[in-house]
Amino acid sequence: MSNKTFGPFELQKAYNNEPVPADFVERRRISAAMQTLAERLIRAEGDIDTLSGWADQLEALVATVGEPDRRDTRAANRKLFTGSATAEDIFHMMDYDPVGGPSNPIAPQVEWLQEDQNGIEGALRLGLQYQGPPGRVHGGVIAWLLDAALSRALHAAFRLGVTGTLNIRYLAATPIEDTIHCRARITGQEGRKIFVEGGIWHGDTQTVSAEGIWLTPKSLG
Ligand SMILES: CCCCCCCC(=O)SCCNC(=O)CCNC(=O)[C@H](O)C(C)(C)COP(=O)(O)OP(=O)(O)OC[C@H]1O[C@@H](n2cnc3c(N)ncnc32)[C@H](O)[C@@H]1OP(=O)(O)O
Repeated sequence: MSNKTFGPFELQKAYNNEPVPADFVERRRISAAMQTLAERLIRAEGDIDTLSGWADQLEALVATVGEPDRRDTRAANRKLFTGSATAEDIFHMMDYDPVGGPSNPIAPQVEWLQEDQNGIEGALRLGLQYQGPPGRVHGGVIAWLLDAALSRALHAAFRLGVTGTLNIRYLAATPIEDTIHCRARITGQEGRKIFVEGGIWHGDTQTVSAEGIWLTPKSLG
């Protein structure tokens, strides 16, 4: 691990370019295994002995893990704003993102295809555990994804803000178990209010549109 330190505008660059710390290689393995399990076990057919055997094994692992200490990332966040965050701090902030974070077992995994001042684009595939109506992604999961995607457009353009308002229009079915794309871009700014729009596409069909207002906190605005 290098001794380099980073500030808020170097966060993405450090995250993309610094070597993945050894512990995060393992954290990502744990997360990937949990995600695969969630996807394979949901609605899995099995006789009572098979189901009971799986439950026993998983409960044994829960008991083995116990309640480990967990790092408080607020300190890392403060270091970032003084330019003294290490690469390890940045992995602790980024790798657990609830959308796309490779060390977060509930995070849908996203391949980010574009992340710059003009906007972001990500490709992903949501499994059966994210289903609402048969064959379709749950509407709340879509809101979750779009909140993250529109936020990412802010970060890619070096702005900071929290979601104030997010309006979503569901235009057509968004399929599970197929590749979909999310896109977002900043459309304007008035003082601390940043206007963002985006959506979800399946092939050439836009299935969801979203627009919202992000607020830069008073302390940063
Ligand atoms: C840092 C990286 C984090 C990653 C972010 C990921 C995205 C997220 O999930 S964020 C989590 C969800 N969002 C939240 O928790 C936000 C909760 N809400 C709040 O903290 C506050 O209500 C907050 C910050 C949005 C606004 O509070 P505050 O800064 O005091 O606003 P205030 O001074 O009253 O108003 C400023 C302007 O914004 C407008 N405004 C205030 N709240 C909202 C809102 N919710 N939506 C739209 N506009 C708003 C006001 O009308 C005012 O406009 P104008 O200047 O034209 O009169």
